[in-house]
Amino acid sequence: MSRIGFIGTGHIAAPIARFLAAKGHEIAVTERNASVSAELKAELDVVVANPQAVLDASDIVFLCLRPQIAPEVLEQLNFRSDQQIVSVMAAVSADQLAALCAPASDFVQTIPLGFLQQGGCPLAAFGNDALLAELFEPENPVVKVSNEAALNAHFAVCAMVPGLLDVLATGAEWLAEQTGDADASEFYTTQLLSGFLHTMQTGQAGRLAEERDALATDGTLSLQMTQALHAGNAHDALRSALQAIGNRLETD
Ligand SMILES: NC(=O)C1=CN([C@@H]2O[C@H](COP(=O)(O)OP(=O)(O)OC[C@H]3O[C@@H](n4cnc5c(N)ncnc54)[C@H](OP(=O)(O)O)[C@@H]3O)[C@@H](O)[C@H]2O)C=CC1
Ligand SMILES: O=C(O)[C@@H]1CCC=N1
Repeated sequence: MSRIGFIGTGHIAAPIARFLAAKGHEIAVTERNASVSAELKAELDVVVANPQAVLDASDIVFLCLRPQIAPEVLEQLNFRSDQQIVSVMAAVSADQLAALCAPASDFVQTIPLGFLQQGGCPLAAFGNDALLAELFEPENPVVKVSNEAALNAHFAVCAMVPGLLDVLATGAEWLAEQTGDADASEFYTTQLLSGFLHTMQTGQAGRLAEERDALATDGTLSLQMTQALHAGNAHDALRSALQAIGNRLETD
């Protein structure tokens, strides 16, 4: 059991706190966002306190602030050299973290999504990946990355999730226009993709292309779809978006 604190108690901190509380860790969170911290207190009996008090009560500290306010909040706090720091913040570099959290020197940067609470979320990890594995495995597999550029590239791919949800929403809307049943259309579209991905083997290069090729054979509707998306430059748009996000993280 560890004493774990959260600086910034918003959208992503809440499911992480729930997961870790269920594992028996002692959790302290900062008050803002007041409604989220009050919910966590009512539900999990976490300690709610000001940022320095949370820090003082914690051995492991999750930094869950928006990147633009992180410097002004963190530079006012006194970290300890024995604290382990987990940052989930996009666009706050390892060098910035080291300067803002000194004398703490044990860091890991990662990219959770809220469904980690239920398990199955891969956690890209730059830094102390063993700490993340201790906290989140076996439910959530830790994917070690060896440098910050690689971590930033994982951030870009993580942003594909809302990008692809948007594409699926367009497909579901189109289906509803044909059928007149928006709920059934959304159910069909979502279940089709989630069911397919859920049963697909993961972890082997080329597997996605193999699954595509098994469906998109000569004369099929599937091949018509994959070719049309290439012809419409959908893949170029995706690559440009990934590159632009990567560039933004490099220069922020
Ligand atoms: N959302 C997601 O799915 C993911 C987010 N991230 C990263 O997590 C970080 C947080 O994102 P997210 O949770 O979505 O953002 P939120 O805005 O939901 O959370 C940020 C939290 O910080 C609080 N805060 C603001 N100012 C202070 C302060 N001075 N002292 C203490 N707390 C303060 C906010 O409170 P208030 O609302 O009162 O301002 C809020 O609770 C970002 O850096 C993002 O890159 C990473 C992976 C996924
Ligand atoms: O979109 C964002 O900025 C954050 C980082 C990864 C997921 N959400």
